Amino acid sequence: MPVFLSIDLGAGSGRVIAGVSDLKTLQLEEIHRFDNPGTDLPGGSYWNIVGLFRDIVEGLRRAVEKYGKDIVAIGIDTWGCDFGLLDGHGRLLGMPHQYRDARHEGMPAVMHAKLSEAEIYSLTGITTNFYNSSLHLLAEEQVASPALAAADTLLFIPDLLAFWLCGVQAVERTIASTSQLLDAGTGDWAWGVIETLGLPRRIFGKIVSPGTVLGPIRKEVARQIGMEGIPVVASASHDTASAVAGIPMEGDDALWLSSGTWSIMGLERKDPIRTPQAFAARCCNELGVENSVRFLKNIAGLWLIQECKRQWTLDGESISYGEMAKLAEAAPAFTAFIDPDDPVFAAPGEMPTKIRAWCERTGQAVPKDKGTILRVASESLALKYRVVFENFCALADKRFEQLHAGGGGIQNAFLAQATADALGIDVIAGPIEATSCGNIVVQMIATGHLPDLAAARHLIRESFEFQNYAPKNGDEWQGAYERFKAFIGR
Ligand SMILES: C[C@H](O)[C@H](O)[C@@H](O)C(=O)CO
Repeated sequence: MPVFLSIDLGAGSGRVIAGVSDLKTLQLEEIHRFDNPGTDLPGGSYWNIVGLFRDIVEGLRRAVEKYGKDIVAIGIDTWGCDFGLLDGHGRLLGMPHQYRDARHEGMPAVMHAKLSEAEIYSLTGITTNFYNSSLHLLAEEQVASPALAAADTLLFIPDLLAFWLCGVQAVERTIASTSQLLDAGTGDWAWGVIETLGLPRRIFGKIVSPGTVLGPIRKEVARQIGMEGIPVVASASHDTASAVAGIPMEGDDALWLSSGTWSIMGLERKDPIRTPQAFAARCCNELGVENSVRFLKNIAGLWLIQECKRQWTLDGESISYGEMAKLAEAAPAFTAFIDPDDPVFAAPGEMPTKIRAWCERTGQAVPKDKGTILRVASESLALKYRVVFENFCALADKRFEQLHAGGGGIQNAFLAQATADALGIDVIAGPIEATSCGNIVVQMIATGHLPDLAAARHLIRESFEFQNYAPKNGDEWQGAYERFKAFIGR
């Protein structure tokens, strides 16, 4: 049976997953899982990009060992925004920084002195966020970075890894759309923005659509994995674009949630929305498969919970996600609220202390034990989803009746139920591996195994389990929502 290899990298861990399909159903098998720890060094926070590449090659080697000639193609997706700079010989000019690197600090003011945020939004469809590539490139420009001065080409992380696999340099559109330097209407670079910010025009290369076959793996890679000629496809290279492709929703303007380190809620649309109302709601227009627009809002997501776990582990009190969910469920409801998107929570470290301090500063009951901290974080996340949901209803001028949620975060049943309760609508959860599903079906379309995304979503619907969460305790959640709104932005 045909096998498609999905390389799915998150800002924490990565996997090589095999998708085996008889074209009626799709089965996934995890071939290799590895850590992707960022490292703080003097001068910045970096990704170990060479280590990641070695793990990818190891995953491909294992896949070849198991599936050999059945392997049809390889596709890569990663988190958004981060990039490498290359010289004219294709040599990487320094390790890629992490988007949480502090170099973005102070850059919004520098950027908006050249071009207001509203103008940038009208051109790109993206609000200014600490993680956008625009701010990180501007930071390099401000310090006259030798790497930027010497750079011939910018490649986003999945583009760079694909280049190392197959030797072809190309910038895939969905990942480029996270930069705040792409025009969400044309799908090409927003040249006016690039020039006004003083970024070097030459580094912004050819953009290709998701599903472009780049070329076969390099001979050197073929030698290491034991098979030659496997084509590398520029899949939906941004993990959120892959996740959205892999959530089998139906109809125009369907409401989706990609639940992982980030919780990203959005609508799948034909056109961008760049109105003052959309800007005021801080919604972004990223690009998706089949020329779709992902009209979305990033919400802090499971990052809060992951960081609590990391901190407790560092403190010698390690705890599993299952235990954390049980503690949250057993803790008292609605004792306090936080704004999950307060910038104080974006930087790594000391998350439980930061949550307690936030509650104290805003005059609320300070959560003392792990369960209450987790309950405050989870309920606040669900209530923040409600705020975003209300904005989407107003912008789309309709009441959505269900939310399609996919991604690893849906395994947190407590949060999934809280989401249904807070929004007052059904949550249809699945698949957990939405991102790899999306990555794989884009490869299947690119190689002629599926006709289009509608057929791909049908295949996904037939292949995976879906869990329905119906809303409960409406009055309690409505009261909590009213109180929560009073704390947002404090
Ligand atoms: C900054 C984040 O990486 C990005 O906006 C988000 O979409 C993502 O990639 C989640 O993995």
